[in-house]
Amino acid sequence: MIELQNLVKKYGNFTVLNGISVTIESGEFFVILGPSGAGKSTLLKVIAGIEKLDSGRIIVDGKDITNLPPEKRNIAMVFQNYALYPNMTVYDNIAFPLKMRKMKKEEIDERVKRVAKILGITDILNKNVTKISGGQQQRVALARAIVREPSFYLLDEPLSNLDARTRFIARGELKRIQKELNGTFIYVTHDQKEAMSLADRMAVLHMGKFEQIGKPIELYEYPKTKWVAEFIGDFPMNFLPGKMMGEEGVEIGFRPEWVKEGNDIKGVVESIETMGENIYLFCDVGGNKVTILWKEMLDIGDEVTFTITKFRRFKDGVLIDTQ
Ligand SMILES: Nc1ncnc2c1ncn2[C@@H]1O[C@H](COP(=O)(O)OP(=O)(O)OP(=O)(O)O)[C@@H](O)[C@H]1O
Repeated sequence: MIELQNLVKKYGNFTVLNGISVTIESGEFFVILGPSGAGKSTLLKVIAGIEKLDSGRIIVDGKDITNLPPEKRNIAMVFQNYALYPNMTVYDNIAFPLKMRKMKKEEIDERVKRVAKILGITDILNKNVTKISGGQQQRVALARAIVREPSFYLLDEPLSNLDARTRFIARGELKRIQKELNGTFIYVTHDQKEAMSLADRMAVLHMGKFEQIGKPIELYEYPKTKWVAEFIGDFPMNFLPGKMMGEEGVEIGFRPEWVKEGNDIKGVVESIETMGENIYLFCDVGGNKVTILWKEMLDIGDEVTFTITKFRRFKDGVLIDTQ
């Protein structure tokens, strides 16, 4: 269990982390999602001990590690730009951290082979790391982190160098590996899709704080703020003034798929996007822009009338409906 207690980190006058608190359970895949510059990497660095906190405490399994140097924290960190040792084989790259610890040769061999099997890289162990693909290199970097059997893992956008398709496969793999290791993963990304598909729970980092923490479905269905509602989802949540639906003083938020054919709301199609067999219409509704998932193809300029089947009410940018 990792407890982050009121973490504050400043660079000069600039407060990057402004009171971060959460308890992450052992074996949990915890994702931190936030836009570029939100402070995600900084948060991982203070957990790893590479950057010093201004205030707050980090407790791991009941032990205060706030002032421990990085090498005493037993944390594995996998960065976006992993650096493998270029003149070594895959095997030697993975074995390196164990050799540094003067571990016995047989034990090193046993561990390297076990980790290679989990990651599916057994057949490339004897290759030079410069002669393997980007995806394989990423796995070797992960293997090198895992082989030390740390108590938890910090991953900073480890899949960002992969192309979309490989990335999709790698996500599934990573989730499998995490379950197999029963590891505690703290994974950082700016990609909401990635967060939604990987996380057991996730936290949205905004303005130095966690704006919401919960299961992906909870954040999708009940975003605490308009900001979260717009950041999560393939399309931002739609908002219409409440008075359009007889609700004064609030805004009505709804997802593109929370609509059906009906006569309540009239829009004009301004553009269209298809994703697989899904058709999304971007409409103008009395000056408001909304996106709806529609069952048939229309033309730009067509009128569309629909009914909202599910909605959430927001006041001053904050959700007022409860689960
Ligand atoms: N060493 C530093 N000195 C001063 N400012 C810094 C330093 N490192 C980061 N920052 C600033 O702190 C903020 C957060 O940076 P950080 O790298 O943590 O963001 P991030 O959420 O990881 O972004 P990205 O997704 O783009 O990697 C940024 O505004 C950045 O410019």
